[in-house]
Amino acid sequence: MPPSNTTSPGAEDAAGDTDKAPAPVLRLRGVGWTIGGATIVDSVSLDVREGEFLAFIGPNGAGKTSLFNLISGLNPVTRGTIELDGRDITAQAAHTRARRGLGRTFQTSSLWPGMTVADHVGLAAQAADGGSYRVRRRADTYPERVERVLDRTQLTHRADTCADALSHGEKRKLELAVLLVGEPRLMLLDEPMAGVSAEEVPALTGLIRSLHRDEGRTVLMVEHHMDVLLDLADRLAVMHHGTLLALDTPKAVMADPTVQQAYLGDEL
Ligand SMILES: Nc1ncnc2c1ncn2[C@@H]1O[C@H](COP(=O)(O)OP(=O)(O)OP(=O)(O)O)[C@@H](O)[C@H]1O
Repeated sequence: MPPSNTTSPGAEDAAGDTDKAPAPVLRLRGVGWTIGGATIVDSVSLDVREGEFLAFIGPNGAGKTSLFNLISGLNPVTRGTIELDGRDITAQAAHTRARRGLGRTFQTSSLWPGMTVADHVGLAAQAADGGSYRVRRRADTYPERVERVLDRTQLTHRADTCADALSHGEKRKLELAVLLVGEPRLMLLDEPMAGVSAEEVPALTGLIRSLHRDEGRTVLMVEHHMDVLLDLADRLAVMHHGTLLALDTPKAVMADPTVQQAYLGDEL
């Protein structure tokens, strides 16, 4: 089923109605992923504007993370095309997409338990510069960048703490810090609030809001916390059985009878 919204700027542009509209930062056309005979992502088309905050919702198994894997290049699409800044990146490797400004975090923690906060950021800086993740060069190689990113993510006081001693909220901040070192313009955040205590959610939400609104970064975010999404998102994309069921403002999506019907008995 196609998305219920056909009036977004992206849709107009795709239809050729707005010649003067700037190219979307990200454009998906008929993107699909089939594995082992199962279609996990089915013909997803959408445009994301520069500076937009687009949130993905849908029940467990709807295909949200799988779509992020296709956009970031972790898995190759089996159908369709992906454009970044008007350039076809469908066949590009994940690290090439990252160099072009597309960065992501993962649903499950990707930290090294025995490594300090500062060393995580230092190694990420090294990797972002095209180096490898060689552990012998650490935070002291990039002191200013490490300091700046730790300050930005409110982790300065935890610089010498190992990742396994951090709270869940601090771990999520560190994952954002690792991402920010590469200065991504388009950030894909996969459930950044997962496992975070209720007390830590506001600070993390504030940080993500600031990265978007104050620094103008484009954000795509999968999240189950609806109150967080209603606060942050410009538009909501609803995934259902691998398809894009709806794409519109949060208010319109929540009032959409198609969405309500699809989710009768399901948690959004
Ligand atoms: N490599 C794979 N091989 C086979 N099936 C897969 C693979 N990866 C994901 N799937 C299946 O694809 C479906 C969609 O999974 P996905 O993780 O994308 O959903 P999701 O919407 O992100 O769910 P959640 O909200 O629980 O994270 C699930 O049924 C999952 O089991």
